[in-house]
Amino acid sequence: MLTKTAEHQVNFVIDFDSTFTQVEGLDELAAIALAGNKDSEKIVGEIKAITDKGMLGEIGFADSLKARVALLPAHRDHVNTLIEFLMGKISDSFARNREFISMYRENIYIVSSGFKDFIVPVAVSMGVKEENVFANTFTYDAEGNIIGYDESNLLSQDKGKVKLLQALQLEGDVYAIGDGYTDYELRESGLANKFFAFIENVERQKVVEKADEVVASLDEFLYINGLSRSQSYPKSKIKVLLLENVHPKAVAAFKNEGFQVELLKGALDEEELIERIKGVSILGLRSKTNLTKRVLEHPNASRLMAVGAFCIGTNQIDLAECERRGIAVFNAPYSNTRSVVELAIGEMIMLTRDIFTKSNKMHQGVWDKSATNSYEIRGKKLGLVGYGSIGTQLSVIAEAMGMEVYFYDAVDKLALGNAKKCKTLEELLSISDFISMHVDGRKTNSNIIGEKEFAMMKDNVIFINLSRGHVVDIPALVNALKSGKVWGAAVDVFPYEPKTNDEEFMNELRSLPRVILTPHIGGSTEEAQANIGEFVPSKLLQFMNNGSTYGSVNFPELQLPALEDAHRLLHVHQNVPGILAKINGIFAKYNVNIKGQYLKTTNNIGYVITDVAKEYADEIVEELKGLDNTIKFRMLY
Ligand SMILES: NC(=O)c1ccc[n+]([C@@H]2O[C@H](COP(=O)([O-])OP(=O)(O)OC[C@H]3O[C@@H](n4cnc5c(N)ncnc54)[C@H](O)[C@@H]3O)[C@@H](O)[C@H]2O)c1
Ligand SMILES: O=C(O)CC[C@@H](O)C(=O)O
Repeated sequence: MLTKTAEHQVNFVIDFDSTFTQVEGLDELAAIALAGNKDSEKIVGEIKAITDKGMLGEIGFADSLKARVALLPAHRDHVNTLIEFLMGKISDSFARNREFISMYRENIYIVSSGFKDFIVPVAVSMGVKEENVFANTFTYDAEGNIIGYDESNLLSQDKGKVKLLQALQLEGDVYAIGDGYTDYELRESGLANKFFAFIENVERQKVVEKADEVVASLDEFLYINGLSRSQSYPKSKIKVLLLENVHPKAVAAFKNEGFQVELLKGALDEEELIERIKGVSILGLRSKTNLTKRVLEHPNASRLMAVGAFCIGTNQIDLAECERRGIAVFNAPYSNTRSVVELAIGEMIMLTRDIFTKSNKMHQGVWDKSATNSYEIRGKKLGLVGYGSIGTQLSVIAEAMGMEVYFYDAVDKLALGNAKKCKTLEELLSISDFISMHVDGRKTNSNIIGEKEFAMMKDNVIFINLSRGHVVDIPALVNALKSGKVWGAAVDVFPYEPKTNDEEFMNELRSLPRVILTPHIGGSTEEAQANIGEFVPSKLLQFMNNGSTYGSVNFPELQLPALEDAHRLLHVHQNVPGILAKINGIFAKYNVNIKGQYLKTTNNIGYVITDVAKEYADEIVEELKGLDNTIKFRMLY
């Protein structure tokens, strides 16, 4: 989209303060001029309050301007400092759309009730024509102090923007873009055909209510109007829903990218998720929200493109259904491994020294100094069920602490250090003093430890489950604890876990002695959560911005190069023969210059990425979308 697409002439009347730039120029000038003045805060506050009242239409503009300039002890030098400051405060979406400004420069007007003295240099630096900047001008005394302004300028008067536009008599349509009430007045007066409330920097309810459209960025404005822009799809229209109180770093990462972000503290059940997923492109969750087929097939989920599991486990997500729908899922595989391992070690020691019993007694005033039932972990046999990331790390650390490590894994795995492989689960259960569960959460792992398995264990075994709740039959564990088969247990995960911290934890294990219960916090350390909060968004942003799927748990994995001077077309399809040929047939038919092409498939889907030269027929997009077996198509530039 590099050419002008508006068939008739459109004039863009753009506000300056808090629209073209992120700040209010006059407020900033006051802050600069009053720096070091003991009354600075008070006077700047007064000026800002008057600005806001004017923006909301609560006082006439002429009065507001007079009052503000009277409070302003500024000099020409301060104006120069302000210009430098404003150069760094150009609104992000304006800064990245210089191309639009240069393409439409004849029809772009900055109309502002601020001052040309600082607006002209900033606007001109971005390609705006100087003669298309309309604003007030300061008057100075011989020493360069600001002593007032040109009161004959229409823009210093009430309804100044309306008067100015009447005088300009622009030919063609007029679209007004701004954050203030005076911008809306152009529409109210009939001089502008449309008013776009610009909320990238500030959102004023009274102004938003009056708008024909509310735009969170210039990209959104350009997208709505089918105009050339820097982003294929405005980031401000991309909604991110983050659940289960993921780390603030994740929220910041998506916000910095310009996405709309909603963060919820708790998990959502199926119905709630169906409700909240409407319009959402990126969903972030942890272990307690189930992303089921029912949610995914609901029309509300039609915009979903990517899911981030802000944890290791992904059993709560229907990965196959996501794949079928072209939704890429990412997780954070090793981010909390160490945290779980440390907890397991700590719990083994606490249980084998019976520390909780002793500590509880001490709190009741009982001094029970004795070595009875208190043992070292050194020399004891640790049996690991599941020898993956956590199992292996625990193996190494436990061995370093003098334990004899045994493991059983469904897959044949090589031992680390001196750990010994067991051929069967039965063998492992029958020789271990400590049994620690570290299998993944696949459905078939339900109740893999039940009455039968507890019966195989040594008497007085210590049992730990930090993996997934459904892996252990809880009534069987309760019986084993009551019968003395299991001497102590530590359980972090449960078949049903409360959705939020406000819900009561209900479980038969409550109140049993020598049972450490923790609220699924094996991976909840500040370090792990911060790592996850950075890692998962980085994967999701790579996918959204570049198409890369490296590290995805359900998608063909591709690490793509940065996009250079090309448009990237991303096509996800069912993995049936001949699709690549058909895609390339379309490129050949329209004589498209291909700059790079990448393909990867899984058994079920194919992912073809084609970088093409920027000039191509619009028809290819529709044809690619319309190809049989297409699941998803999108473009990046
Ligand atoms: N409590 C927490 O906060 C917390 C934190 C992180 C991970 N976890 C959970 O811990 C578990 C282990 O995590 P990981 O990163 O080591 O996973 P992983 O996938 O690296 O390892 C799991 C291992 O279990 C094996 N396995 C699967 N089913 C088995 C079975 N029936 N019998 C024997 N072996 C079996 C697999 O082959 C694999 O080697 C997962 O369930 C994960 O969700 C919990
Ligand atoms: O933080 C969570 O909700 C889950 C932690 C853990 O079970 C994981 O799978 O990483």
